[in-house]
Amino acid sequence: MAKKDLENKIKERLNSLTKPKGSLGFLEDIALKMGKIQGKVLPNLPEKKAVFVFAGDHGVTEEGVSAYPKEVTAQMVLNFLNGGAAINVFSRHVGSEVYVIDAGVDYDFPAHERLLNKKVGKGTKNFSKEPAMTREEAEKSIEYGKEIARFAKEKGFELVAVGDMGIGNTTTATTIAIALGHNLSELIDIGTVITGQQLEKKEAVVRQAISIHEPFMDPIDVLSKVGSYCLGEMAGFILECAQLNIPVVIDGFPTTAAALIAAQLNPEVLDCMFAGHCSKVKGHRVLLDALNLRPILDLDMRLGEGTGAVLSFSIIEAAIKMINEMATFDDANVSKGKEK
Ligand SMILES: Cc1cc2ncn([C@H]3O[C@H](COP(=O)(O)O)[C@@H](O)[C@H]3O)c2cc1C
Ligand SMILES: O=C(O)c1cccnc1
Repeated sequence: MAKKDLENKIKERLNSLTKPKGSLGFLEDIALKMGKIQGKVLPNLPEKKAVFVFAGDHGVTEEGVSAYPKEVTAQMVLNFLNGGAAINVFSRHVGSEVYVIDAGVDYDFPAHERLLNKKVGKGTKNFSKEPAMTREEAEKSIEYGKEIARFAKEKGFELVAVGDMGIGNTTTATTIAIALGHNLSELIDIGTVITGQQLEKKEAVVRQAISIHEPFMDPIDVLSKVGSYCLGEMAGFILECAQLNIPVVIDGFPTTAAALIAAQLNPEVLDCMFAGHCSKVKGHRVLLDALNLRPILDLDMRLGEGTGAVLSFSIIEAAIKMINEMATFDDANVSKGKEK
């Protein structure tokens, strides 16, 4: 069926259900988008769901841009594998599996069935002084992310979320967004939680990084100069999920910076993407607006890990159930109004 015909048929179905036209608001848009991704008027309820948490270290943390030491990245990876983090709790709540990707943590992890080894290097370089990585490494990180998407397809996942874990992520995400054309003043924020003095430092580090690396040639240039292995892998993952038609839900500020890179490389990724939530980080809404994505939830969260994304799974599923299970006016013998 042609795309436009499918869209019309889905809208017809939504309008035939026993409710005033459009009364389920954004849920109707979600059902429409899911139908378009799956190529069906009545989208299937995803049976297998997973969150992929991309972990990596950032050399820029040596500048003191985060309230926490970089060791927390590896420690949290172990916490994910032991099932004790917020992302584990919320994933259990919505019936999602959790995979952790070592994209570039400065630690040697023991093998674990939920840990996927895609280490490009043991942490990036400090981008306020030199490029975070080589162009080859940036390309490799994108390719590794694509491999994770293909793994997700092989495993049969029908709905996936992207999560982040890396002390320094909000600094890297901010710098990437500026390198891609955004303003520092609309983005800079406290990250996890930092003091006023640290915030000034963070801002100075971001400014310094931009000034030494300008001009930026293309998104891969941005990734190599001021990015990270984990954000590169997230971008590759998003790109390939779109190719494979797997609906992918982004999370907070860092994952959205990765989505920005993916969308600049291929704008069609947006057709396959949902924004799980709007985080408390100031610049998150700015980036979501730039991507023209409406967040499903807005709960003042600022954690990352994929927490907002997996919680939104239940709303996405409610939208799918709605279009599949609600009675039509004709079926239920309910009188239609005169709305056009
Ligand atoms: C215990 C702990 C658990 C986390 N889980 C996610 N993050 C979040 O905080 C980090 C980014 O914040 P910043 O840029 O300020 O360093 C990322 O790792 C992100 O996933 C955590 C942070 C901490 C401390
Ligand atoms: O927006 C997020 O997801 C976020 C905010 C602070 C720290 N880590 C992640």
